[in-house]
Amino acid sequence: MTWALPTAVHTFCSQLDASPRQREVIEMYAKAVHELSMDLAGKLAQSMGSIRTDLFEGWPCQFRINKYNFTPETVGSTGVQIHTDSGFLTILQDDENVGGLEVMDKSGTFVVVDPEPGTLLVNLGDVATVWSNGRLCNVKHRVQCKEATIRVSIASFMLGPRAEAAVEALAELVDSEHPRLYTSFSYEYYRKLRQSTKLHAGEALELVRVQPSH
Ligand SMILES: O=C(O)CCC(=O)C(=O)O
Ligand SMILES: [Fe+2]
Repeated sequence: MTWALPTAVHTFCSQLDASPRQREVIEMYAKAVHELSMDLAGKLAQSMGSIRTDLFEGWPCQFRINKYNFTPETVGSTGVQIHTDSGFLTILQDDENVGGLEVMDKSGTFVVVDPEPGTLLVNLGDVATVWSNGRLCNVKHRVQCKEATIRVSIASFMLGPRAEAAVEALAELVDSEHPRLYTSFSYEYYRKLRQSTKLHAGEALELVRVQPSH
């Protein structure tokens, strides 16, 4: 589940039974997207006042192709239930022809994300909310079935710190006016917490919130 990039791609290709050429293309794609997510994460950290360059070193990633076999019977239903991504940052390459992705805005309204050929969509997950001490929003989203066809998306997830390392707020973002909002925990702990509680839309963050002292 939480692999370093080469292992992630290797496992993925084995599951796909990819040819050597397909493997090569997937490896190149995954590497480029992984570099992009590292670059974006670094810029986010910089914008939050951190000067450290090693913050995201070795963070595991996950690579997934989602294939939806939409049929006349599934039109109007939900392809992927409302959720937030559990990790830090996701780069999504959506189907260029088939829509369906919807993201929730601050008022709780779903906003349709139309396919936009040649673009990538970046969203932030629960780890980003903890890491930024509540400043960055873990966006809720879902996929609706709009037409009876195959829909494909490629998601590259930058998850969180490896193994037992702590998911916790960036030191620069914690002070007396901005007390730490969440306890520190490992990404694996949080992933299992989401799974066992079936809280997939960011609600599990409430379970790791620092309790106010009375
Ligand atoms: O297929 C999509 O457009 C979104 C998929 C997604 O949200 C996910 O894989 O986490
Ligand atoms: Fe997602």
